[in-house]
Amino acid sequence: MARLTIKDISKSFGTGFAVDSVSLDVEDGELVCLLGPSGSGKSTLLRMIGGFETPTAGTISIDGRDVTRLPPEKRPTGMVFQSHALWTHMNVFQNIAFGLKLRGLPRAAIAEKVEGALALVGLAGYGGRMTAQLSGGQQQRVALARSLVLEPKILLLDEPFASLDQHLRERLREEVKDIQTRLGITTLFVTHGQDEALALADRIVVMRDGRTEQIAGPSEIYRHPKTEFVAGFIGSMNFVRHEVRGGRVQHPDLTLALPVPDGEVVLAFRPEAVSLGGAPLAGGASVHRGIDFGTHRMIDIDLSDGSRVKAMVPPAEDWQKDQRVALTIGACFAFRDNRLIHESATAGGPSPAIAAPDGRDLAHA
Ligand SMILES: Nc1ncnc2c1ncn2[C@@H]1O[C@H](COP(=O)(O)OP(=O)(O)OP(=O)(O)O)[C@@H](O)[C@H]1O
Repeated sequence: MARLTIKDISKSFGTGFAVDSVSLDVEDGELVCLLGPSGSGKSTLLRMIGGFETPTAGTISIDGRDVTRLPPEKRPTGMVFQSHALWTHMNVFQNIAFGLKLRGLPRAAIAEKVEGALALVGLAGYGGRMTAQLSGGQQQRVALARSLVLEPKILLLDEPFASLDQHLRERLREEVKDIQTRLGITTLFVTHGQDEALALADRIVVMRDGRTEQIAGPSEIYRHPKTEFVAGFIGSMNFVRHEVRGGRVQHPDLTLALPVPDGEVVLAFRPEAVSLGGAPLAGGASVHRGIDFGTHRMIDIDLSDGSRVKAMVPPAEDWQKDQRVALTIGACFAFRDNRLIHESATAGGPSPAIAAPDGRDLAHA
């Protein structure tokens, strides 16, 4: 059992907070991804959990035991860094065995555990190789084995595959997920790749400027973003900024009932929430271009206010450049000052927004 509890943790390097009052509970066996842009505080948070940074405030507990002030070697955590930092003068076996030797394990037990760890990461038989003879992906596997062999309660991975090419990265993250599930090890994984987070995580912590924007499962984050930032950071999203008056958005191409106080809102809707219909009338929205992705087409549409939105349509729908279109929007979100103030029916529900190029509200016509 390994439960991680982080309470109001902060870290200042003197010039402002790298991590600002973050609280997080990670359940036993859970894989949590810390996701956010560069400089949002992901690595600093992970390093504080591993004991490589001292928090300015707050506490970190593992299974109820306060570890906030313990050095890394006294914590039940194992960390894998972006640069794997293997020892080049040692072979693979020696790299993985190093920590076990420090713990004073007998030779036979060390050999057994190292072989087990190598098999776990798919490198059985590689013990005698020097690390320089390995590919980048193999070196990261050795780094992972070196952490796992110490049987940490919590595995901390700081962008471990960032330096690898896309194909290898995808393969390794699947392997990590398999190993993590098999061992049932509580894991925190830092990434700035949304695909990586969506593919791996039981829950995602979206970070921005040292704070958490939203903590939720991948589909919840995708389907119900709580802030404009999260909406824009995960997946593809259209944003249209416009005034609301008397409970309606008075956009020339998007007429939409929106029961919120008057003022400017940011409307957000995903390309897959847009469907297109023909519009014989002049003016309004028109097709800029379409790209065929085989499984679907992505159509760029110019709205009459100069903004551009994307619609994902079936491959059979072939819209021509400059063709006039009417947009029907399914699930959509309204944000004000980054906060969600209204969420429409989800996909499959009634369409809240139906627009015609002349501004007629087809939903209420
Ligand atoms: N040792 C340090 N001294 C001073 N400032 C630091 C130090 N480490 C991190 N910072 C600052 O803290 C903030 C958060 O950095 P951190 O590395 O945690 O972000 P990150 O989200 O992991 O970014 P990246 O994805 O680029 O690794 C940044 O503004 C960074 O410049």
